[in-house]
Amino acid sequence: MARAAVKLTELNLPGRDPHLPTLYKAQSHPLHPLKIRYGTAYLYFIDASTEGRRQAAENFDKIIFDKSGSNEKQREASLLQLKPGDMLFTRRIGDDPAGLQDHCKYLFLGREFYGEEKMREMLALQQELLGDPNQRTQEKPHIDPGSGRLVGGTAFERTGVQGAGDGGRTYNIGLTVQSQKGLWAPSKNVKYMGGEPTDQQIMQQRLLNLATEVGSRGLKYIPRAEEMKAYRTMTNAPIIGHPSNYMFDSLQVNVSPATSEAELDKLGANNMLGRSGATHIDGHDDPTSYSCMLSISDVPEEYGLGRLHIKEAGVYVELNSFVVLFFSGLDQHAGTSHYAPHGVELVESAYRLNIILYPASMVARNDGVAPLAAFPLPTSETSAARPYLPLGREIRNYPEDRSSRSPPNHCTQSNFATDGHLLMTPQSQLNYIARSLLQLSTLVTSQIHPDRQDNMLLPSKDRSPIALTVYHPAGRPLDNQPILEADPRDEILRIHKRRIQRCFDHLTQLKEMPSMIVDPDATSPVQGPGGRSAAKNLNSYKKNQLLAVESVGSRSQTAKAAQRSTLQTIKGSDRKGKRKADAEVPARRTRRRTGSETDGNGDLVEDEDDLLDGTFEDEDADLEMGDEERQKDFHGYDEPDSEEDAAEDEAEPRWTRLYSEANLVSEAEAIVPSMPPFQKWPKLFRDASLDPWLLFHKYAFVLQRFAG
Ligand SMILES: O=C(O)CCC(=O)C(=O)O
Ligand SMILES: [Fe+2]
Repeated sequence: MARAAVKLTELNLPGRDPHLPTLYKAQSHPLHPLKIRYGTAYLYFIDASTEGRRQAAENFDKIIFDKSGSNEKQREASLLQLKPGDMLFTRRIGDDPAGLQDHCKYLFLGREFYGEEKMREMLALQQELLGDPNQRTQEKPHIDPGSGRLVGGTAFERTGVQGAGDGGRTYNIGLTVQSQKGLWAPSKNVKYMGGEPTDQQIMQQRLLNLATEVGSRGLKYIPRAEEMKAYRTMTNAPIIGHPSNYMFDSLQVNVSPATSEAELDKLGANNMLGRSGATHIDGHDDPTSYSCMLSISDVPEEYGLGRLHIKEAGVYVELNSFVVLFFSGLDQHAGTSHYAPHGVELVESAYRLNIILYPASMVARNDGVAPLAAFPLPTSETSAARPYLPLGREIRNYPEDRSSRSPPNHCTQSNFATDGHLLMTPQSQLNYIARSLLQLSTLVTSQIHPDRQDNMLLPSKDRSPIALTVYHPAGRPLDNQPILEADPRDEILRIHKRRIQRCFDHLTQLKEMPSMIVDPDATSPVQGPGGRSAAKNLNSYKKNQLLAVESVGSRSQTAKAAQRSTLQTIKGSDRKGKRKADAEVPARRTRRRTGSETDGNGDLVEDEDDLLDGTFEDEDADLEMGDEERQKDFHGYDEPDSEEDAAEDEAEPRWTRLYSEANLVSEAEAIVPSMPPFQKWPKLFRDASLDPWLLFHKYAFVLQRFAG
């Protein structure tokens, strides 16, 4: 029997901006879990057609987004206040009226959902981070000239934790994205310097563990959230914090003092939350996941509560302690400060404390570059752009050579091997590193001549080894593994493809459909190591694939000159020749950052057409000395030399065959013709002990058995 339609009653919201969607109350919505039935389910309709999206974008721009003023004022404007237990759904026009296809946009869980014990832990954490009320001041900590120690601000800030580059009081202690390098890595606050854990590290670890546990627990109320588990296992996305976490990669602590009602809200100011306090989207967020905001402020009861507003739906939440809100950072949102109402004293100890857990798209997809471990430095300038895996004596571990040449001694970049223990459980760190080593081994062995690989029965004949990690049941003997007929990743990719489509439909302000890491339905899915290359792109290269490897060293003048000269050797040595060479490769260049834009509301900082430059802390700005110089070089290298060149850059990228294959390491060579995938693997691991060639695989596989 077909399910009955969910009964919808239009909300009476007089004076509400007509460009906001009409909201309905949904009675007994099937996706609003029983446990939180005392909250309310709300719903609005979206039109997911192309014309509908266009219309939604037009409407969106007309919404007057005024988050200023008291909570009373928000109610007068008929914005909807979400309360604990509330869930807001969107429904595509034409979807099943029984509600099973509805999409959860927001979920607000209050203290009721976490029980006394978790509440106590959260409040203890709040006190630990904010510290003794008598030592708090409204300003950031400063160095006391007498003692030379940090005083004021909050306890967490006094540990010396480093803030975002914009001067605001936001602190990232998870993974961060460095977009110019296409790199994601443990944040600069996650750096092991040897010795005993510091106060900062102890506090961070506790915070990370508890916040990701609380956030992950809430996800079970969100329909289909669990799809991300299998997907992220398949992509080998690392897990930070609590072992139950399968969505959150980055954790930001937002610290801001209360203001007085007489003052305009200052949350977006540089000494407050900077970018995070202004109207924004979090452009690095994964569109198929949720952000989670945990609010654990400490302000006197008579204060007005700060809020988080979400523009598109015309909703907000008041940030009493304790708030757990799930939403997408790709919907425009903005916070406001707690405030002392007229006639109430503003005390220095009154603080807003928000912890935001973000799902990073690059991490969920395991895309871009992750620093796995410290590695040997190039020995000369000219080797800076080396397109190979350098095995110097540093990695051979000669007994006499465990000295300052050791890679960890010179690597300032936080990475998973050296610093991962500050972020991950032993199990998560082992999982991530063991699987990444398997992938690395696949990359190396897949470059061996295909005929020879046949003799060697290498698993690199197939795609990435991640399937093993998905499929291999823990504790089962290696020689008793199931023979797989199909690549188990295909099904996971198909589910994810549907998920992307659905999430895109419900994120009406997203400009482009998010892409897949690999399309499971693409014809002839020939794949290279890591499973990235589609057959159609064989032998064709984007120009930027020819450019320097994005390492610090590769941005030196020497590397630049070396690469220019290579290009010129290939295509003749004059300028014309160079331009001709350029014309035969796609000429898309890195778009320059446009910086913040301001709209009529005064504080809009939008980044939505530049998804790589969103709110995740961008660490490039404060890398070690000298990097800025190199950075300039790097950009200079890829910048137009003349107006003529600039005009070329506007053109659509063209895919073309590049030079002769002999000039380049052809991607085709790295791609092994497909063969029936998994049949030989169990035998392979049985044989491994007999064959020194396969020793590494065996070793890595044994690591796998300990991994989950
Ligand atoms: O603290 C807040 O008001 C929310 C901040 C936010 O959205 C962010 O940090 O990305
Ligand atoms: Fe945000």
